[in-house]
Amino acid sequence: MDDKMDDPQIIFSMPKAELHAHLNGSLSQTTIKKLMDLKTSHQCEDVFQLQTMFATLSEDHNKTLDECFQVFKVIHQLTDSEQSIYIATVDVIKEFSEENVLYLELRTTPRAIDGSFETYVNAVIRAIDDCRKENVPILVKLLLSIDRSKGFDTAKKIVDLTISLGHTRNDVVVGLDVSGNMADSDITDYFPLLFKIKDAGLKLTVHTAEVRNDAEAEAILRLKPDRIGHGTFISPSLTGSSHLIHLLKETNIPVELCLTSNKVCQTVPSFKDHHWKIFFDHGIPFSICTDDKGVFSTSLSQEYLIVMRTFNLPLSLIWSFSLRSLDYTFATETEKIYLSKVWEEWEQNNTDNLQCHLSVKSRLFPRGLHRDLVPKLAVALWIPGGTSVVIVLHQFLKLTLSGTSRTLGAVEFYPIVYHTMP
Ligand SMILES: CNc1ncnc2c1ncn2[C@@H]1O[C@H](COP(=O)(O)O)[C@@H](O)[C@H]1O
Repeated sequence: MDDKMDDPQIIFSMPKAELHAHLNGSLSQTTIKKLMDLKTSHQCEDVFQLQTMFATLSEDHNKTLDECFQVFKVIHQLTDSEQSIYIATVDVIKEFSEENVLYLELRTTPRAIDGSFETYVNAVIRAIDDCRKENVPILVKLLLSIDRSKGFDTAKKIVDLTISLGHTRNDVVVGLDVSGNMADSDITDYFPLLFKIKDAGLKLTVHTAEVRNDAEAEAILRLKPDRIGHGTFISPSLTGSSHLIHLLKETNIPVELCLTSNKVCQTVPSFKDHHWKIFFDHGIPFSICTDDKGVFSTSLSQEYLIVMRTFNLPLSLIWSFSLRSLDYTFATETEKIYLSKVWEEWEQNNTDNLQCHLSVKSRLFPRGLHRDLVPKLAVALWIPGGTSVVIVLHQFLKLTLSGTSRTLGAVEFYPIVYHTMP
């Protein structure tokens, strides 16, 4: 591996899309401090324990998912006014932008402010609008979340609000997320509401199999949301059934993968055992995400670095993951085209860094190609030593081998540029 491959600075500078970030879980220590300064001690005693809780979370990885949910309850005491929600949103957007996240799908669970969910959501939207006016270089979309532990009536209000804003502010509000503690409820109770979202033409993503519950995971996959979050126990290596992984493959639903979150919450034993590897091997579409960058002391660049280092992948492959995640965003087609151009510009300016072992300028395989073609053809061209070349039937061959570009008719070569997996 050449040293450029492991350079955190390149991952930091690479354009990235964040598709799974909970607003209140993404608050940095700086923002927490700012929001604590807005409080007086009698307003919120628990808040003063926050710093200790964060320190324990980042130092000691033996936390359960339930303990993480306790942290959110404390953070929520800090974001309980229009002003604090606005500050929190602006800060989170700017922090993602500072690490070259150019597309952000933020999700948040509306809570009543002065008795109104609208007030909460309007503060978030105002912050998004103001960042746009300030030309912060990031496209931000919003998903409203329902917390499945809060019951059907609350969820219904949030769904109605999502549908309403999905009409009036469809430039920002693109859909719904189902999150919260899986242990707290039966997901199928919420299905009538999720169908309403689908019928309204809005996007839907659902936290799925973050803890093991095969029946629920199957029900969600059959519902066919536009994306799912985590999918941890769908993986056979984590005692999920092979039936579920085949169903996921069949549905082709992209999965939002959050490595640090899963490791800290102990739903995966280590990064090496993370289901990223299984999903990648099965050709399941995925996007690398942070989940709660504040609570888990991470960043999107850090998550890409973890994948790169844990699985010994070259930069060109990591870059292709970032590029492909654009396909799974809830942006409009026009926005996706615009974003792809920005990504490709970065690729052109970084060709040296993206050179693979064969010195072949590459993209993993063309977007739009049915990925089922790839494994069959890859086998045919396996090169001992850990690198393989994929041939796909396509318009033209555009192969740059050791600096020479050639067109060879109706065949296109795309090298898979990763080392043999251990
Ligand atoms: C660790 N994995 C997770 N699994 C499930 N739900 C999670 C989560 N991380 C965060 N949330 C959900 O997001 C809320 C915090 O952000 P918002 O107040 O909505 O902005 C949490 O209360 C929880 O409902």
